[in-house]
Amino acid sequence: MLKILNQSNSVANHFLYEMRHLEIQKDRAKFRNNLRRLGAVMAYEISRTLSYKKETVTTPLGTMEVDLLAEQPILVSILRAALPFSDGFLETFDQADVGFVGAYRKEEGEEIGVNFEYMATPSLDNKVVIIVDPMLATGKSIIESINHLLNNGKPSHIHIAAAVAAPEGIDYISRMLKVEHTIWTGALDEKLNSKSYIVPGLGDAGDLCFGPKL
Ligand SMILES: O=P(O)(O)OC[C@H]1O[C@H](OP(=O)(O)OP(=O)(O)O)[C@H](O)[C@@H]1O
Ligand SMILES: O=c1cc[nH]c(=O)[nH]1
Ligand SMILES: [Mg+2]
Repeated sequence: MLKILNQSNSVANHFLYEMRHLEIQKDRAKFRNNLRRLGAVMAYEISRTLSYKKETVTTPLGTMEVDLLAEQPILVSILRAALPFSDGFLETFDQADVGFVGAYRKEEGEEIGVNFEYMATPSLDNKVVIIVDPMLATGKSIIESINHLLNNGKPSHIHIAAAVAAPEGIDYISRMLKVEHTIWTGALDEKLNSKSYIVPGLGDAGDLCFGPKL
């Protein structure tokens, strides 16, 4: 299933506008903050699909039943660009366990490949897992990460959360990923360019958050 936030009116459009804007995006603090805010509202949207249980709360004036999350999801951040985005998710799911994956794209001739170097997560068995990565371009970073993550347990459901996605990446994930999943994205853009960057996209999210790397 694919859920696209900017298909309905929401303040998330403002965050994405500023993140895409050639001049505004140069303000690194603002870029990270918009990514964080987008993460918080996307997490809220995802929270509306989760399971809840009845709890009784006692106020100074009485008692009532409320619906609380049956279980916190597990967040998994793909370094680097996911760090501010997953901070936003943590604001919403503030008791969640967080796992980390180190994966980065590298050119392999004409193609893009992914270097996978690091993984630290709790058991994912029977858990709702939200994989947080702002850019879903070819989809290879997500698929490579999930292939490793499945060694740490089989989730009951995987949510993939992106700020901006390309149709090519969505197609790749639906062809390659056989476990139950939902893809959430702030926006579904037009295409990839010859370097596998999303067009119009926003550029390199990791560099915009933290500066260029060697
Ligand atoms: O869908 P894909 O084609 O795999 O591209 C998406 C990946 O590219 C970016 O990471 P990058 O490799 O630039 O690393 P960084 O976060 O360290 O900048 C982004 O954060 C995703 O992880
Ligand atoms: O457009 C893209 C594609 C991959 N990674 C990014 O940061 N941006
Ligand atoms: Mg990058």
